[in-house]
Amino acid sequence: MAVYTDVSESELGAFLESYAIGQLLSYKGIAEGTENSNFLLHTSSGAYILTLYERRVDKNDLPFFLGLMEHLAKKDISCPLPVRRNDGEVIGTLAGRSAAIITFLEGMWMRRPTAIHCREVGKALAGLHLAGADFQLSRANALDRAGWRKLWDGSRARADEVECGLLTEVDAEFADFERNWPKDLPAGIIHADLFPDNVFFLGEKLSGLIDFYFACNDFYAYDLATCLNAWCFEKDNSFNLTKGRALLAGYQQVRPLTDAERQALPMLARGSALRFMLTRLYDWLTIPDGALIQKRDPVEFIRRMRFHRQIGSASEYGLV
Ligand SMILES: Nc1ncnc2c1ncn2[C@@H]1O[C@H](COP(=O)(O)OP(=O)(O)O)[C@@H](O)[C@H]1O
Ligand SMILES: N[C@@H](CCOP(=O)(O)O)C(=O)O
Repeated sequence: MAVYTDVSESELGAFLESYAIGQLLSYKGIAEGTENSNFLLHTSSGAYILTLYERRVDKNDLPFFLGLMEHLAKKDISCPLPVRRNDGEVIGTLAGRSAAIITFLEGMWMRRPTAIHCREVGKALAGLHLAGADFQLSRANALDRAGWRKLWDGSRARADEVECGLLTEVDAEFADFERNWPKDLPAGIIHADLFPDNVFFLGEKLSGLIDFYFACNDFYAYDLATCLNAWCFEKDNSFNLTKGRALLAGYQQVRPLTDAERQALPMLARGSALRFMLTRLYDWLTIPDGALIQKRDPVEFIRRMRFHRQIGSASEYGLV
């Protein structure tokens, strides 16, 4: 469920007077999503998404997120285009929240992605990396190792409630990352959350990328490692080599990996698995049952961390 803030018809009508998108015909809250309140709007000029930014989005980051979407859309990356208000701004205020309107993308996300979808995602991710290279703004990754540490400090004492031995295991991961986390890999704008629910398809054709609210500057290969975690594991947490091979081949078709990136991939995949495990663990332990926020299972990402730890080289992911 992701409508944390209600919007009345009169408030919305007044808000829309600042835009040239025609008359409001209908609007409804969108149940999917985690972080923000989203509404589907139909106006006399078409369909749009209205987003009210909630708890985890820092208002100061909005020019980066919305500017990035605008930059990528202009470079033919299929992503939402923020709609400018009559005063030229893209960010307004509605129901006490920062709010923006973006264009609606056709398509649906794949509940059961195949290797064909994985290849398309690999290509799109590499395209995004190339297209973002000349974006003028930058944003540090708030969920870098220092950010992971803060989440861990908030969950560590209760970690063994979720999985016996997790406290010792994750402490050891942090110590290893302290010594061995890669330096100086090719870096730039990354999506940082390109999970299946953020990629739309029309059949087997990728129709759009959404949800740029974790985007930041970091290693490109870290973004690819996140896609391996998000797209190439099955429900039973086993790695699907065919999907891994397809994702990596799709990526390299557009942006070949350097030797250093290839070598770093298992470590980056472990780090990425830890990052998603930690946000999930934190929410699991701190959000009361029955709250509006959807809690996701941290155990899936404990399994991925363990899988990556026993990987000897990136060829085991299907990298050629
Ligand atoms: N531009 C868009 N076009 C079509 N649907 C969208 C668009 N943006 C968001 N949505 C819908 O809203 C849902 C939540 O959006 P998302 O950005 O993932 O929210 P959150 O940041 O809260 O997780 C998506 O799953 C999708 O159904
Ligand atoms: N992809 C993350 C959660 C973020 O959710 P989203 O709805 O903003 O994509 C996870 O799986 O933990």
